[in-house]
Amino acid sequence: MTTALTTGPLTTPDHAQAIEGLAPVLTARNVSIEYEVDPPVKAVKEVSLTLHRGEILGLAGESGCGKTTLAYGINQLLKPPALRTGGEIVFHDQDGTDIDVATLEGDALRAFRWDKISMVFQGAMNSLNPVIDIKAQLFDVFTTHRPSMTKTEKLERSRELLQLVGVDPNRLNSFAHELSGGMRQRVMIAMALALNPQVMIMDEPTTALDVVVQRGILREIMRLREQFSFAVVFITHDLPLLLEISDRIAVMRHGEIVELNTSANIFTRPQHEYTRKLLASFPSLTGDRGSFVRSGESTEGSAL
Ligand SMILES: Nc1ncnc2c1ncn2[C@@H]1O[C@H](COP(=O)(O)OP(=O)(O)OP(=O)(O)O)[C@@H](O)[C@H]1O
Repeated sequence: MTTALTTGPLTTPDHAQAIEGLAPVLTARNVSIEYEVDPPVKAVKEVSLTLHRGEILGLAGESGCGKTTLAYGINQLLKPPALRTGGEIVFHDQDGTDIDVATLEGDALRAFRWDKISMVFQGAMNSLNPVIDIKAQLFDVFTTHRPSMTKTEKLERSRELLQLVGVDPNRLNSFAHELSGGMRQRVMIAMALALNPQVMIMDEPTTALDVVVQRGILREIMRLREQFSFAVVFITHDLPLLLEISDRIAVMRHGEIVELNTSANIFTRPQHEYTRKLLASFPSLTGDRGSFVRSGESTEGSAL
């Protein structure tokens, strides 16, 4: 479902250009990923991109172009038959250390995930454990990653996290089935935020939700990004939505990034024929919203 948001973008061209001057938090160079099936599928081909601190980078492209595979590769989440066949992914930690993501395994990899980079999937809300309450699931994250935290600290932080994502902290004692889809997805975002990651990868995080709930959650994500300055890789086939929320957009096709530019430039000056076709496939990109993006200024307060 395409969910064009009818109000202005939350990021302006100015903001997007300022992003270019920021330090990188993640660099992918010539990354290739194959599914070793018969015949093999080259899902990601020589992809290079830089994610800057605090930026929202949209990953656009039609189904099957390799967006999810690339995201898994970035977070070292690939499982056979998927195999990274080339390239490197470097995480530039805020303490100045460069981490070669491909070399991480075991405890080091577990520590890296959630702590440095966290991920929210489309179906994440269905991956909450049905037999323990929300509190126990948040506590699990802290017990694993912050063993020195006291029970009181865990409780305080859990309540704070729910508040941050717009869920009543009294819901800590609820089980997944007692929450709506939107609330469950918010809880998953709270979990992804739990350890203050520097990067969040969001793969169609709101696609399964209705438009009103989706808008509410997107608003929270944008606000949290402003507050905590994490960078976001936001994956969706929903180009109108990406134009609205992203600083820059990478357009993927058949495993390659065919164009990477600011949202405003992607919209007003698409360079690649495929980008033009993709834009044309969304009728909602004409009219009010379209002119909004073109001018880069808000005609009304964002309702997001
Ligand atoms: N387990 C697998 N085995 C073989 N091929 C796979 C596997 N998973 C994905 N692929 C193939 O890899 C390519 C990229 O898939 P991927 O899921 O990364 O695309 P996507 O852009 O995220 O699509 P969608 O928007 O539908 O999730 C596709 O051709 C897909 O068929």
